[in-house]
Amino acid sequence: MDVYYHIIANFNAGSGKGKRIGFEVEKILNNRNIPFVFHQTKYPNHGFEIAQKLGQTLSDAANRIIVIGGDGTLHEVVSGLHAVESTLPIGYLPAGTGNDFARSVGLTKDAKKGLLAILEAKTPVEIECMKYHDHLHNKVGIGLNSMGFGLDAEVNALAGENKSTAHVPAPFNLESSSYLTKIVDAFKERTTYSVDVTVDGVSNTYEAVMVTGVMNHPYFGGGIKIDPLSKMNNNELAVMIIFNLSFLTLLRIFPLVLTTGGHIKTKYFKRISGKEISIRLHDSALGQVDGEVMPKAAYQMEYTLTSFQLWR
Ligand SMILES: Nc1ncnc2c1ncn2[C@@H]1O[C@H](COP(=O)(O)OP(=O)(O)OP(=O)(O)O)[C@@H](O)[C@H]1O
Repeated sequence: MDVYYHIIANFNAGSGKGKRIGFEVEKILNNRNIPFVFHQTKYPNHGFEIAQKLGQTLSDAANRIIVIGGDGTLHEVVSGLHAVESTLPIGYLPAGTGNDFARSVGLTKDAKKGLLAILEAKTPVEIECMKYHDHLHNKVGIGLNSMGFGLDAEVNALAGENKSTAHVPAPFNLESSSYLTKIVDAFKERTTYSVDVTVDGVSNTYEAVMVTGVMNHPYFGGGIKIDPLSKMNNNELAVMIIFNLSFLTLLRIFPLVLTTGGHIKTKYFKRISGKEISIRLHDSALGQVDGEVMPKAAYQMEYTLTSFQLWR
């Protein structure tokens, strides 16, 4: 059976990495006489719209979608397919700045190897992710990496303002150290809030909270292992609460985040894992889902597990 490939590509991803990988893919497919069409994303959320259309028109294994881009583009494509209830599997070639999804699943950074694996894959692999219901905005959606409220979203907002200069040589083996400086900048302006959290029926209220994050795997911001106990495909999600701390404490704890993961044993972190999560913020905070910023609001959210199919 001849397979037709639909490539959804963000050429801007990873400061031009998307374009380089796009050209490499085009060359390999042409050399092998494999039929394909490129759908280049032109603006934010275009990946969602393209995926919705493809999800409505393509239905069988004779068509394969391949995404080229960062976590944001992958998030848009999986969300677009989910919005039209399409279960079409996708292949993914990471081309972003952070690539936290690819890191959590262990996808190769080598685009050629990744493409050949997708071309040869016989059966897609099931990948867990979160389904959220935003009661305030009456919206349902998908999160692949994490959703968070507070400082993490402020960091994403600062990083997004400055994408072209975001990539600088990385200490501690992080793919992007831009987040380290953005964390300090956002930290200086931090605000705190109270939040009700319910996990598998057990409720608690937490005060003086800087971050409430729902995690599907350990990583945030390009390899920062904020939740070392989370794993992809472990049949649960985790809530990570980070309480307000001083700058000196941040300096003391941050090395633990980058090394042993011992930060989660300190009194500034609270981790609760489970399958059904709800969160109610008492005050407004900025949000982020897979690194994309959500407007400031007093969110009321519910999360459950769902999944999508990945060619790899
Ligand atoms: N042509 C475009 N112009 C402007 N924005 C775009 C375009 N195509 C996609 N986008 C937006 O850019 C956002 C970020 O892109 P993407 O995630 O692919 O790359 P990245 O930010 O470099 O990587 P990462 O998210 O891994 O840090 C996407 O969520 C999408 O909304």
